[in-house]
Amino acid sequence: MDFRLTDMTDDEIAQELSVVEPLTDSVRDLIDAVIRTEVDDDVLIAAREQIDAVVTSLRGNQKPGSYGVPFTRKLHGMPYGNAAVGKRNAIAPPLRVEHHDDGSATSEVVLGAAYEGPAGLVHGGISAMLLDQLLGEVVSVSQGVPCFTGTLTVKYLRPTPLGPLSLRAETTGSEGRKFFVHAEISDAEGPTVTAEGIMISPANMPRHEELKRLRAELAASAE
Ligand SMILES: CCCCCCCC/C=C\CCCCCCCC(=O)SCCNC(=O)CCNC(=O)[C@H](O)C(C)(C)COP(=O)(O)OP(=O)(O)OC[C@H]1O[C@@H](n2cnc3c(N)ncnc32)[C@H](O)[C@@H]1OP(=O)(O)O
Repeated sequence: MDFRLTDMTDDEIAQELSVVEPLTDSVRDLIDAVIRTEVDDDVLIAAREQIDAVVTSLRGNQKPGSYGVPFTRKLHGMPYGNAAVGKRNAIAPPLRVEHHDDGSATSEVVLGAAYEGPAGLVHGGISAMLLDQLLGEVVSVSQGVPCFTGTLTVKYLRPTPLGPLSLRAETTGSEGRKFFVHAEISDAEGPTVTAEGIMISPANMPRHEELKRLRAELAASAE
């Protein structure tokens, strides 16, 4: 993982997000509008010209490559381009993960037309991506070490409807650098998809104790 540090303060991060998150929401709204619009062709053509003009203006100053995952001096990660939770990524479903004291993680999400697979139902790849993200986060945050997905097994119990859904994940066991994690997606009637993950803290990553030392060093150097 790239431990590129940013010197941004909490206030600066909050200020940036107060501008960027509504922009991402507007682009998400644009994606939904393009999918479902039934306006005439001339309106579509005019819309495309307006969108192209916006793209040209944003290209005025661009970061090279992908966004990456900068870390603050408190080792708070900023994965703003992430495909599942990136705060600058309008393709990412509006997923916000909550971590709980018992080590579990949950999320409430509403999936609209942009996440469709079979008619009116969530695309299976989207379900797998959401569960993968939750599995990765629940283990990385509760264990305090970054973990990658080694093996992801997804079981589709019944079709998942578009609309409001709940997600939950928890670590069920560990063996050395391997963590076993369970997660599920539920609609109002109960679970629709379950996933089992073997998440691995890679050999070349800092271990928990090293991370604690790194955090303390960074906190001291920030004072
Ligand atoms: C700054 C600190 C912050 C801390 C807190 C952070 C909070 C942050 C919040 C959030 C974080 C993240 C959220 C992400 C969520 C999304 C997750 C993804 O999409 S991840 C991308 C997709 N996955 C890959 O691209 C992996 C590609 N594969 C690899 O990189 C390696 O193959 C890896 C890491 C999986 C294993 O590499 P090795 O070199 O460490 O493994 P070896 O030493 O060979 O094996 C260790 C043990 O693991 C087993 N193992 C190895 N590969 C396995 C596999 N693929 N499946 C199952 N077991 C495997 C082995 O059999 C071995 O087990 P035995 O110790 O012998 O019992």
